[in-house]
Amino acid sequence: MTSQRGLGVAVIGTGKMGADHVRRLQEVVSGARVTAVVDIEADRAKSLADGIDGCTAYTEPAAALAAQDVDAVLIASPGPAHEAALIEALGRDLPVLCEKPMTPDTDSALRVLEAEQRLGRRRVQVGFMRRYDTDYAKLKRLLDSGELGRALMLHQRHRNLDMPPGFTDEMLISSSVSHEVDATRWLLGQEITAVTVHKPTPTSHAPTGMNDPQLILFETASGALVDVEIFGHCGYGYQVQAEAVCERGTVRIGDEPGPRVSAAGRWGGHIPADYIERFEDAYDREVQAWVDATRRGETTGPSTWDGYAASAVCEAGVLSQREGGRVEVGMVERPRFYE
Ligand SMILES: NC(=O)c1ccc[n+]([C@@H]2O[C@H](COP(=O)([O-])OP(=O)(O)OC[C@H]3O[C@@H](n4cnc5c(N)ncnc54)[C@H](O)[C@@H]3O)[C@@H](O)[C@H]2O)c1
Ligand SMILES: O[C@H]1[C@H](O)[C@@H](O)[C@H](O)[C@@H](O)[C@H]1O
Repeated sequence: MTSQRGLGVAVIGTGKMGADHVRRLQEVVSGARVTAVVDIEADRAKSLADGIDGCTAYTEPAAALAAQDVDAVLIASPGPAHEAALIEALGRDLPVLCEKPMTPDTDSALRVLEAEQRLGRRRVQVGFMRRYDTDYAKLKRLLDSGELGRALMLHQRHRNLDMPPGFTDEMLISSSVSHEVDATRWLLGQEITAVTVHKPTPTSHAPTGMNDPQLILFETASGALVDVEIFGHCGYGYQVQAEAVCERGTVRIGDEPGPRVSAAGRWGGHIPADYIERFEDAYDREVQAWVDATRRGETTGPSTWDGYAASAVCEAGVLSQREGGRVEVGMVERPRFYE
């Protein structure tokens, strides 16, 4: 039961994203407070909990979710740890905001879909935060308005300054391009049916053996074509851009995230360093929307079906990446529960 002090949230995983969400829940979002933090690195969780009144540190997600003061769960551990935390939360009928990817493969995603359907109500929002970004929301509204006609193509660019140690070719798709998969499905309102991955000669700035950048082509159910440039080590900042080419016009977002400054014979803008900076407002709106919906007893936003669909497309992408050629996306029929 939510107390008068707001929704008591357990944050699982207190690394880069988890710590940022803890700050957001404590300082930005209204109607919630962090009552538990969980990390297998005990010191990391403890040092966060020590700075928050009424917050307990745990090393086991199950122990935190059993606590009396936990009403909801935000999962920000690495993707492979999500399934266990999701199943535990669903078993306790707790609302969840789960960072992307919901789970790293379709088998585990299907187990989560089944657990939620067994519970009989939607309880999980998946952290595809671009849906809460102002530019993306404007693009979506414009496409939905019909003013520009049908979308024929979508060009997307996703550039990171660099990637953390251990980041693999596969993760360029399953972790990074999963955002473009969700953005494509959401913006165009249809499924992605096939994926083809191309690999140019890699940049010398990527770790040896890594194929970076890559160019990925999605085909959609209505015959639209979508290209995604994923570049993990572009070396100059964080850039996410999209352009929809429609029958009666084109629309482009992400070119100027900051103000354009003119001074002493030059003009230019600012390129964010990373996603924390570029998508700060989107994360704020995403988490606020989750807290508000949860307090109303509802679950909104990207669903476990969207999480499963993203895994299915990424799985096809990883296969194309490994073996070359075009790979069709295999998906189970959408359960009526998610219509
Ligand atoms: N939406 C976005 O734009 C965005 C951005 C970055 C990361 N993410 C996602 O957020 C999640 C975390 O990413 P990150 O960059 O913060 O990673 P990170 O490595 O910085 O942090 C992960 C933390 O989880 C802890 N951990 C590992 N296994 C655990 C377990 N079983 N239970 C509890 N804690 C565990 C680790 O000790 C670490 O502190 C990933 O799913 C990632 O894909 C999303
Ligand atoms: O986990 C991160 C995160 O999802 C970012 O939003 C994305 O830009 C990165 O490429 C990815 O590695």
